[in-house]
Amino acid sequence: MTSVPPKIVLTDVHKSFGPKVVLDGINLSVARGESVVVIGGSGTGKSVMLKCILGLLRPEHGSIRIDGEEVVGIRARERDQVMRKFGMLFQGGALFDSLKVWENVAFGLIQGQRMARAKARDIAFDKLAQVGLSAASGNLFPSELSGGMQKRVALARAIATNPEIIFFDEPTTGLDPIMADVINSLIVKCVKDMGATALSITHDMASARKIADRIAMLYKGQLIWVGPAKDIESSGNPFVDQFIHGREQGPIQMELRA
Ligand SMILES: Nc1ncnc2c1ncn2[C@@H]1O[C@H](COP(=O)(O)OP(=O)(O)OP(=O)(O)O)[C@@H](O)[C@H]1O
Repeated sequence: MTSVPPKIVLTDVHKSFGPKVVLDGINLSVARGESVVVIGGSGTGKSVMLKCILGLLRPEHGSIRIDGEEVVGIRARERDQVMRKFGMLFQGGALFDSLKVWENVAFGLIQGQRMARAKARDIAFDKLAQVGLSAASGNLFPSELSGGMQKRVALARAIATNPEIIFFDEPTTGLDPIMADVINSLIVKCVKDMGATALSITHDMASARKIADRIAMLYKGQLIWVGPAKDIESSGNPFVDQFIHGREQGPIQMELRA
């Protein structure tokens, strides 16, 4: 019997910029259908980790496997195939101002998959409905929507191609706590409905608790704690404790002042 490999596996991933070591031996395995959230302070390397998985940065050392397939150093054409499995919700939404809302959602279908415009438009309106946006808002431009509605559009775009893996980069940044909770609930619903695997990065602990099956904390280039989201309050790790309670005092203090 052949066992199914985890969806994403990082093994001993190292990434530096000149003398600055950002990732110093990252090990993480994300199972199919699992939602893992990486937390950590500003500048700890969360985005660098995500960019390594997306192939936007190349680690100097280590392995990244998607569905058991090594992706570090693969050729552009193979990388394109892997990228088809991914959906991405960027920090700040990153919508195209010059395109209508539905065109933003359909972008990956039309440009990436060469789907006929009419078919892509139907899918875009379906996805907008899934995230609670009316057909009327599909015909507006992003600048005509509130921040919360723009996040919904970004979520609709991230799920438009029914990706197997979705990356969420600070999905609740800039939202009030209630709208953030609405977006978190939508993320959980969309990910579970699609059976997708999710990997998110955030500083927002309310978001992490809500969307994560497991949480991993990045500190000084390493994942210093990985465990079920429900266990984070009792991690017994003083770094984790300080971070999740937002305390000024604690072992991370020296780093903040460095
Ligand atoms: N292309 C690059 N060249 C040089 N240094 C970089 C590059 N990208 C990131 N860094 C450095 O790597 C470190 C980690 O950055 P990263 O953006 O991953 O942090 P982060 O944890 O995502 O922070 P935040 O939560 O503030 O977004 C920072 O010190 C940053 O300056």
